[in-house]
Amino acid sequence: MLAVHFGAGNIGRGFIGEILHDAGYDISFVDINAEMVDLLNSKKKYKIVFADQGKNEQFITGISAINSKVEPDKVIESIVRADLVTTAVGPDILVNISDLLAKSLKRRSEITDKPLNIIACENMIGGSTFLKEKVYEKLSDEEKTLFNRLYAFPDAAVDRIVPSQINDDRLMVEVEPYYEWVVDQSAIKGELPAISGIKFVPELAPYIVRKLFTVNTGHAAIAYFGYMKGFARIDEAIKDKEVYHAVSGALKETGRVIVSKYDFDWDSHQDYINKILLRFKNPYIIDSVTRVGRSPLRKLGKNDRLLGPALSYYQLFGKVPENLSKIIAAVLLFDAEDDQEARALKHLIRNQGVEKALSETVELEEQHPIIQKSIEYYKLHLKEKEITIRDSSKRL
Ligand SMILES: NC(=O)C1=CN([C@@H]2O[C@H](COP(=O)(O)OP(=O)(O)OC[C@H]3O[C@@H](n4cnc5c(N)ncnc54)[C@H](O)[C@@H]3O)[C@@H](O)[C@H]2O)C=CC1
Ligand SMILES: O=P(O)(O)OC[C@H]1O[C@](O)(CO)[C@@H](O)[C@@H]1O
Repeated sequence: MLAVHFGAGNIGRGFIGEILHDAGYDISFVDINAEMVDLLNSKKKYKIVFADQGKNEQFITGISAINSKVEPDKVIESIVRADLVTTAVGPDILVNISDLLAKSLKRRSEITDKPLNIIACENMIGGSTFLKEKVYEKLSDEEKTLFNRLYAFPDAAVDRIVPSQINDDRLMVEVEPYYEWVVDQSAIKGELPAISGIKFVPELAPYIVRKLFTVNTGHAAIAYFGYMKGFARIDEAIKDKEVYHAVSGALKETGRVIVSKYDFDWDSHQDYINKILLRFKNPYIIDSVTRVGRSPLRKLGKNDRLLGPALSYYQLFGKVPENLSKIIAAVLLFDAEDDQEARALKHLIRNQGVEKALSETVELEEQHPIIQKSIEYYKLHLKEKEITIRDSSKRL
């Protein structure tokens, strides 16, 4: 069996690669990183190390890689033969792969009638559906009908923390042992893939919403609050009382939304939150606040991990969530130099003023109570930051 996987990065090698390998698939990675592609092709295997006391290792074999910039025809040829296509490239990159995917699927339909599932494994709600929309923009009506018969884009939720990798072995990936990969079974075409590491469910929404608004909200909260308070690493930031308080407060707010919308009870959801807080504290994972906070404009999206639950909270309970607003305010102070979106956000705030910048980014009017509350916290954060800087310069 062959799986074609777009994105040989942290999640691609450190999560999807492991699960597909264990299910007996050969994996053809597709990437634009020439160094990574060459290394995968020359070594033909890579190592996963599990970040816990045991530091167990596993080798992933049966792999090859294609540079889609250099050899797009090879990608097409692989997708023609594939039994499964997956992606872990990042939500903003899905659009970039849609053209080659559309060409590959068109070519495949000329050769075989075998159905194919394409699963986007990204931190977003409806990732595969979004990819399908981008692919379908390239099709005629006739091709759309054909694709509807042959291909499916089941949505998925993926959960495993794979931090920034600083290893001499460039292919090695250190990952947390925990994982959860949930796929919408109702959208699968053909036989259900025999992959024991995937949990197929009849309805994905509760899983992706619970995961995005707990794991990702919590992680983002530590990253932005931690960055604001001068921490470089997630494990250091979460030890700070104020950061922990804001994060656990935010997860109580998202928890109220999740429990009201879906069939989870409060106690079991609290257990889920506690397990996630323990995962964030894993001392064997060294992760930077800038990686977890990367792409702040995307993370301020209306359906994403901060505004998504904040808006639902406001709609459901008629109140502004204090902790989520504090975190949104902290995002506005995330000015990591290496992050293109952080630079764009800073530029926006400087040119338009913070209220307009936030309201335009999140597509809500400036008078919206969530905007007003977040700006209130932004001003408070700014004051506290000034005091910290003044105090630390006194110490120097
Ligand atoms: N790292 C983590 O802990 C988790 C990440 N995710 C999600 O997984 C996705 C990938 O994240 P990471 O693996 O951390 O990022 P990453 O940056 O390590 O990997 C992304 C890979 O995609 C490749 N890429 C970029 N453009 C491409 C293109 N046009 N065609 C093919 N490959 C291309 C990059 O070269 C890179 O190797 C994101 O959506 C992220 O939100 C989800 C859960 C956890
Ligand atoms: O990948 P994103 O959407 O930028 O989010 C950052 C991080 O969120 C997590 O999935 C979980 O909190 C990370 O490990 C991940 O890379």
